Parts: sequence; C-alpha cells; structure tokens
Amino acid sequence: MNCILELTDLEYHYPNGPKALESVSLRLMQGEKIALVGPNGAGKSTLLLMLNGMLRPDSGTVRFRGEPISYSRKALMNLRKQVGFVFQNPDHQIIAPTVFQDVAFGPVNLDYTEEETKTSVDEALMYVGLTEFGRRPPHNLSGGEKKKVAMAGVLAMNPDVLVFDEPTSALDPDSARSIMELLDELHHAGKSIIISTHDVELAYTWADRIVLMDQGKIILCSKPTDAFSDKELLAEAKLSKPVLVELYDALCELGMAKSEKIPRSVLDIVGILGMEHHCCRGCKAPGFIVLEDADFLNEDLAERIVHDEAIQIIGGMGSVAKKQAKDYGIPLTYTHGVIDKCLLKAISGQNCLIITSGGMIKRVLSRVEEFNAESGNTIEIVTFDNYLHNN
Ligand SMILES: Nc1ncnc2c1ncn2[C@@H]1O[C@H](COP(=O)(O)OP(=O)(O)OP(=O)(O)O)[C@@H](O)[C@H]1O
Repeated sequence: MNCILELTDLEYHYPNGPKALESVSLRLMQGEKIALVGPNGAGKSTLLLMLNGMLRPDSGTVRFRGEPISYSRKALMNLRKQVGFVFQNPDHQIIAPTVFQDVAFGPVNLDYTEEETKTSVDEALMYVGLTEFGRRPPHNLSGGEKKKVAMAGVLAMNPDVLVFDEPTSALDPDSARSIMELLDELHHAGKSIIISTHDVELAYTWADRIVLMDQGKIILCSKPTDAFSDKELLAEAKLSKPVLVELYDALCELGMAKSEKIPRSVLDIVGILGMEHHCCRGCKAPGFIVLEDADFLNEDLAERIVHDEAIQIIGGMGSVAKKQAKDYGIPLTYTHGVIDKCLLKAISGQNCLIITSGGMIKRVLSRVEEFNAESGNTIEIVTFDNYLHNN
C-alpha cells in the first residue's frame, strides 16, 4: 500500500488560543479507512484541517503523495481537488441557492465544461441518493439531506482522499447508517477515507485503523480490536468500550467463548458461539446467497431469480443497487449491514439475494468465505455468472 498523506511532527497553536496539536505524526495509506477518536477538544478537527491545507502547522510537514504541500493559492486549489473535506456542520459548506448549483460549485471552479459539470453533479447526487433534489434550495433540507449535499459537492470533484469531520453527528440512526454505507461504498471504489467521530461503536466496526487523540496528541494508533481492548488508554481518552467488545469479554469470563479473534460484528459473535457450542451448524440445512451485479440487473432477471431460487430475503448494497431496486420495484429487505444480515438469515435456512456492484461484489465474496472459514459454516454463494450458466 502506498502512503497518500503523511503528517510529520506537526505542532499547532491557534492564534490567541491553546496548543491544539503536539508532535503529531500519522500516515494515511492508499485505500485505508482511519477513524480519529477522542474527547472534546482533543485536536481531531484541527488535525483534519491540516490535511488539505486549510490550516498550516507552526512546524512539521504535511506530505501528499510524498511531496510536502505548498500553501500557494494555486497549489492549495489543486490539493483540494484531490483531498475533499466535508465539514461537521453542512451549513459551513453549502452556499448556493439550489442543490444543483451548490454541488456544481467545485466542478465549475475547476473549469469543467458545462457538460462535464452536469455529468459530475448528476453522478454525485445519484451517489448520495438525492437525484431528484437538484432544484431545491439547500436551506430547506433536513440536516441529513444537507450533509449529503455537502458530500455530493465534494464527490463531484472525484477526490482520491475524503476527509469527514464527524460524518454522523446530529443525524438520526437511519441517516447515520446511510452515510456510513456511502463511505463504505466510496472505500470500495478505491477512496482513502479519514473521519473523526465520538461514536466508538461506529469507529470500532468501520475503521481499518483507530487513532486515539487526547490533548492535541496521538496516544495510540492501531487496529480497532487492539485500540478498544486497552482499558487504560480508553480511560485516558475518556472513551467506553464498544458493546461488542464488552459482550465478548463477558462471554470469555463465563467460559462461553475462547476464540482468538475479537468480534467486530453480531455475525462474528454468532460465529464464535457456533464454534463453541455447535449450535448454528447442522441443526438445519443452511440457505444460500445469490449475488447479482446491479449493473446487469433488470426486472425480469430479478423476478426469475427470486422465483426460481425461492429467495426470501433481498439486500441492496450501494447507490446503484438501491436505485435499480427502486426503478424496478424490487422490495429490499435490507439496505445496510447487508452481507452480515444475509449470512445470519442463511445460517437459519433462508435463501438470500444480494444486489450490488463494483468493488463491493468482491467484498461480499470475501466476507462469506471468511465467515465460512472462521465459523465452520458452509454457506454457499451463487454468483451472477453461475446463475446464468446453471439456468
Ligand atoms: N478557531 C479556534 N480558535 C481558537 N482555539 C480553537 C479554535 N478551534 C479549536 N480550538 C481549540 O483547539 C483545541 C482542539 O480543538 P479541536 O476542535 O481540534 O478538537 P476536537 O477534538 O475536534 O473537538 P470536538 O470533538 O469537540 O469537535 C481545543 O482546545 C479548542 O478549544
């Protein structure tokens, strides 16, 4: 993996304010998902603002693709094309009278042609599920919708790195989940993503790496399972353990689990209990999962699969799948946490269809394979091609 952004020994004092960053060094690798976690005032937003040059450190270096960033107007404009920043409060980002104009702001400033601008805005609005919102004034939208408009504004420039300051703050659980699904989709499309959050459950299940911050310093940078198992550090950063880790600790104490692998999802817990107690294997014939590429979906094919394979559960992963399902009137049982939920249903004997596209297809295949290997289950996955060949 290549390093895309590198911070070395950053120090920063706000003018007339406190020291906000002290000896901060961090590397964001290509295609990585990092979550910054820490109490109020820890320095998370300040660190994020360094990443696209919105703040300039008093000392230390920020490198993008190996080169120290330059703070000239032209160089910063160029950097911000590649490192997109979504503020915690979308009102800080939304400026135009209509959603379309707002999302078009970046492309227009980057001298896209009219046609290129329209294409990139339409795609970005499709990605965030706001295709029909182009003419609406942003100030009349809900908090979650405004957040999606702000995200679309950044996505329209197709940056390699996405920086989100508290992507789910002030959102209801459903909007928060759909934003996180979108971040996952962007990750599968090859983006490197760094977020700040107070939500330990979210950070634990979503990130590849956790960066714990306190009082302007990075106090730990490690895999989520390591970061959230360290009681003392969590206390120092005034954070609690994620529920899944608490549950796992309790199961171990009760002698009900002794797996080496600390669970990161409900499905992992079910897998561990299944291994220990043989309770979810062999009792019932498992169901299977049909995987269909949303890019090749049509109404007839979906109907045929659902009918021929006695499908009981349908999951749609990603914006293309959700749009296709809506257009073709396919009722989706699940639109978030799709793979794990379908695996849970398959264990209990139900047949599932997962509709998805792009890099997420591989993710479904690898997750099912990983789950089977770890839990001893044998959930079969029928891919789109197999379906065509076998029928
Ligand atoms: N514009 C500013 N002027 C002066 N001090 C500031 C400014 N912005 C932040 N600070 C201070 O810098 C320190 C770090 O703030 P920062 O916003 O980076 O923390 P944070 O971890 O993002 O906090 P939160 O979780 O509350 O958003 C805090 O002590 C804060 O009071």
